[in-house]
Order: sequence, then structure tokens, then C-alpha cells
Amino acid sequence: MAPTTTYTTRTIPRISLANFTTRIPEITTQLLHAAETDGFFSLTDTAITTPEIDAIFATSEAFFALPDAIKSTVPFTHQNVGWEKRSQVRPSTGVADQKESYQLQFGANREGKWIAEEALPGFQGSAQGFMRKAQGVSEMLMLCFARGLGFADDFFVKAHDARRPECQSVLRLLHYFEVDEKAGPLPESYYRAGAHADWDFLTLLFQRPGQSGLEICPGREVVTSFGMGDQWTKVDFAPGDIVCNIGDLLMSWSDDRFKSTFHRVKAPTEPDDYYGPRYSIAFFNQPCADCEIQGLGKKYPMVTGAEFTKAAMERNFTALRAKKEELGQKVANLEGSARAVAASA
Ligand SMILES: O=C(O)CCC(=O)C(=O)O
Ligand SMILES: [Fe+2]
Repeated sequence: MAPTTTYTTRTIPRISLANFTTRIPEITTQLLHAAETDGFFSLTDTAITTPEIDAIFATSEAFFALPDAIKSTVPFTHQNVGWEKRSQVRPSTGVADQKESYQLQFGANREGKWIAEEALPGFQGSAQGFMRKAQGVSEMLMLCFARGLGFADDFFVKAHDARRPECQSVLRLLHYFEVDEKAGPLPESYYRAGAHADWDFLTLLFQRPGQSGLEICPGREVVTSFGMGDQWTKVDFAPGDIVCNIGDLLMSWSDDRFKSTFHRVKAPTEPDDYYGPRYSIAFFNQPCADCEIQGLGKKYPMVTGAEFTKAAMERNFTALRAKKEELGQKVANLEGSARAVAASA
């Protein structure tokens, strides 16, 4: 049985991007409010249509349906590209998430990491087309957050420039395994994705209607600590909406004004839960390796994008080591699993 969770209802703001260019001040106010409170919001009326979302999910399902021997021709590497299966261990659980994922990038890191055209015709073209669309929506939000924080309008867009080889943003296709409802209770440690915060700037999360499981736990005060609240909320969204969350990078860049909130994908344990195979897609806006990160209040020292990511990984690794020790598990060889991550600890 999973440990008892205390739930509370929170309203996750729903923000329309319709007529964006004429509504920037209004949208900025709504985004700032969402970022300062629970750090999660959903977007509607975006430039990504429901048929386009359906199409990328069909592409993702086709990829995951390939035999492991084919998927392992594009294995995960520490540049955060490639395919992994049951290898991401979260510090919150100390055991691997029950999922597989395939990470793709725009920049130089992606070389050699596309599944062969013969194995899955059209995959690369369709994934890259979707990545450009996700980048476009992200750039609208970046403009608003830059304005809201007092930076030049293009400040964050330049720091996440998808045309540069230094770009580290990631599209992550996710597949959580089906759970047999009749097989009896799952081990307490079973999570589809253990509780974590993302360490990118902003995550766009594409969800499938009916495939529930995503939950959030607001209450984090400072980006340098893993401290969180203890009341969870199930995330609800309308079909076609994009669920978004602030990552540690934007929390840091805002001198902790905006909140990077803990979230997880719970294992199905109750009759109303979704037991079938669960698919989701995350677009992580990661900083270019050479961009310089510091809030206008200078709460934290200036670091480059590469240094920020390295520090986040090290914090993750230290927390994971502590968790493994607490569980009495071997701590050797942790580094590999700790780093089998995209932008989330
Ligand atoms: O699958 C989901 O809904 C959430 C995924 C997530 O939080 C992550 O990969 O960082
Ligand atoms: Fe996440």
C-alpha cells in the first residue's frame, strides 16, 4: 500500500493565450500570479492544436511499441538525450520510476540520438516539428516572465535560443507501465514518477485525458532546499490544454519569488485511478550552456547555464545518496542512475 496522502483541492489557474500580442499585460499578470502561488497553471487557446497533440502522442506510442532491442540503439546519455527504461531514481523514493522515456534535443547533444528512419519512418520530422511548436509557446511565456521581472523582453528567449548548438532544451516522451489492478497492492515505493521538482526554467506538460495521476504539492520556499508542504492536489485539465510548471531555474532567476513546485505521478491504488498504460510528454526549457543566470535582486551568485545544471545534478545526487543510506541500500554506482534524468530531480 502506498503511504497515506493528505489531499486538498486547489484551483490551478487556466490562462488563455488567445490574441497574445494584444493581451500581453493581462496574460503577464495572470502568469505572475500563478508563478507566485502554486507554480502550476494550464494554458488554453495556444498555437498547438488538439490534432497536433494527438499526432505527437501517436508518434510517441509508436516509438514505445518498438522492441527494446531497437529502442536501445538510441540509449540514454548524460547529455540528457536518448531512451531509458526503469532507470531514473528519485531522491524522494530511492527506487526507479516505473516508466520508460525518450529524450530529444535541438542542439549539438542530439547528434546520433534519433531513432533510424527505417525503424520508425517520419519520427524525426514529426518530433522536430512538435518541438518547434512547443518552443514557440514557451517563448511567449518567456516574454511575459521577462517583463514581469523587469528584464528586457527577449532576455529569457535569448537564454533558451533553440537555434544555437548550446541549446539544451529537451522534449521527453514518457510511457508509464500498465498496472494490473487484480494483482494486489503495489509495494509502498512504487511510483510512476516519484515526487520531484523540475530544474529547468519552465516545463510544458502534455497530458492525455483520462490518464490521471499527476499531483502537486506546493509549499517550497527556497530553491536551494528540497523542503515542501504535505498536502497534495490532483491536477485537473481540459483536453487540449497544456499543463505548465515553473522550474528551479526560474525560481532562482526570480530570487525565489516564483515557485518550482514538487509534483509526482502516483501509482494507481484506488478504484477511480487510471491503471492502464499512461503516456505524457514534457518539454523542458533548459538554459543554453553559456548563458548567465542571476536574479535582479542578486540573491544567488551569478552562474552559467552549464554550472546551474551541474549544481542541480549534484544536489540531486547528494539527496539520493542520503535516501539510499536511509533505506540501507548500497550507495555504489549511484551516479549513473542519479543522472538518468532530464530536468527533474
Ligand atoms: O508524466 C507526467 O505527467 C509528469 C512528468 C514529469 O513531471 C517529469 O518528467 O518531470
Ligand atoms: Fe516533472
